[in-house]
Amino acid sequence: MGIIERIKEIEAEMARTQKNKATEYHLGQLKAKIAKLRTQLLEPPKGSSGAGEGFEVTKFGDGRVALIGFPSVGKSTLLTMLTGTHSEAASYEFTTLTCIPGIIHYNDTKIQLLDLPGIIEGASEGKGRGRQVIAVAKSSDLVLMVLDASKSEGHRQILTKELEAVGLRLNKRPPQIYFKKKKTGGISFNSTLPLTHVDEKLCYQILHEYKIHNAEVLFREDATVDDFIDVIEGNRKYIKCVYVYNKIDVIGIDDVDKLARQPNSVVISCNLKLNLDRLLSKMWEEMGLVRVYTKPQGQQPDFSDPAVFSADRGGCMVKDFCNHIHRNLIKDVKYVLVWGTSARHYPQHCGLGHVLQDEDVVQIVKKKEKEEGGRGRFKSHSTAPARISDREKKAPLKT
Ligand SMILES: Nc1nc2c(ncn2[C@@H]2O[C@H](COP(=O)(O)OP(=O)(O)OP(=O)(O)O)[C@@H](O)[C@H]2O)c(=O)[nH]1
Ligand SMILES: [K+]
Ligand SMILES: [Mg+2]
Repeated sequence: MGIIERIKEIEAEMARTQKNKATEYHLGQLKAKIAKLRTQLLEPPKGSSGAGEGFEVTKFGDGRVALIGFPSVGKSTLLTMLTGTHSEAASYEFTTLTCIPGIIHYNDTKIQLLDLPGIIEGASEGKGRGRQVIAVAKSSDLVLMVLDASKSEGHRQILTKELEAVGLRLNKRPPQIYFKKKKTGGISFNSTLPLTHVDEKLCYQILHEYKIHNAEVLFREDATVDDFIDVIEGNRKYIKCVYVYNKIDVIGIDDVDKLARQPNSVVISCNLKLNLDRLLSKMWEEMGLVRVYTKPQGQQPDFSDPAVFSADRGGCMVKDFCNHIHRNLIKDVKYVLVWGTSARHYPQHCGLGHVLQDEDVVQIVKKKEKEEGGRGRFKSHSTAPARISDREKKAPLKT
């Protein structure tokens, strides 16, 4: 029997089993079995590179966004509108068969937008180009789930299920469960709060299913069995998702209003060019990019050319910024001067561990190099970057 058939069989057994206290352990075990099989399913076939032909697109720019959706919801139309790169659009399904990259220029950053083939129910099991599409989604910083506003609300759930089946977790943070495999010592199980979804016995059974007999487990939140399995599997990808309802030109205003009020959702019409600005600003907000400008001594920074970091990929400390400029720079840095929202006063003298925020300006002071304006730290005020005063109005300094 193939892996997919075995998954189907276990799913059928789960559907047959009544949910109650007595069956809870058995159901938990079945969930773990399915998770293990799904992980097997994800392993690329022997001898293949994994990506698949037409899907090996090199990362470019400051972040990557993937367009995921059913066929003919308007993904390609949207890529063409936002990036100017033409991607074939037509009224028939599966017009797009490969991954088409474009670039969005926004707030002085470059964001790679990827158009992809439509995916269908069963994609996670390999139907259509589902696997390749999902692999690209996993490599992205943000998913734009494109939906047809005139079609059933159920599409959003079906797609979410497909993505979850392959280990993607949309708009969720990793469960607060500490888990560490050990060589000896058995299983130590603890929690910092009362647990209402799982108990020690259930967790033991799941660990047993994974043939784990020595481990330390600490629940720091009231997590579920599914959360625990996610932590054991360890290969889940937590990714942000914005739900984009396209084609609002063909539905009534009341329906548009309803969709627009859902969390993480933006309603648009490519045909009428409606609300595309809102989509871009939502995308920007969710990506959490941090732009940092270099201020050469005695000069204004180049505000069109920031160094860009991602808050989700670990944010930006002064040391990351220095490494970004030059790999060997860090050993020569005495301290840096920082203007912007992360600074308590202008300019603030900061060390390598200082965490920078979006639109901060940094001047590096090297060892054996005099700081601008002589020795007095406040003298450098006179050459504060021009845009800082504008920023202060927008985002007042923290005290
Ligand atoms: N009414 C309406 N139609 C639209 C809108 N945006 C796109 N379409 C139409 O929807 C159809 C499908 O558009 P595509 O851009 O090819 O859709 P896709 O999601 O890329 O489709 P596949 O590549 O086949 O998965 C085309 O006929 C478009 O003209 C819109 O805002 N309103
Ligand atoms: K199409
Ligand atoms: Mg397309």
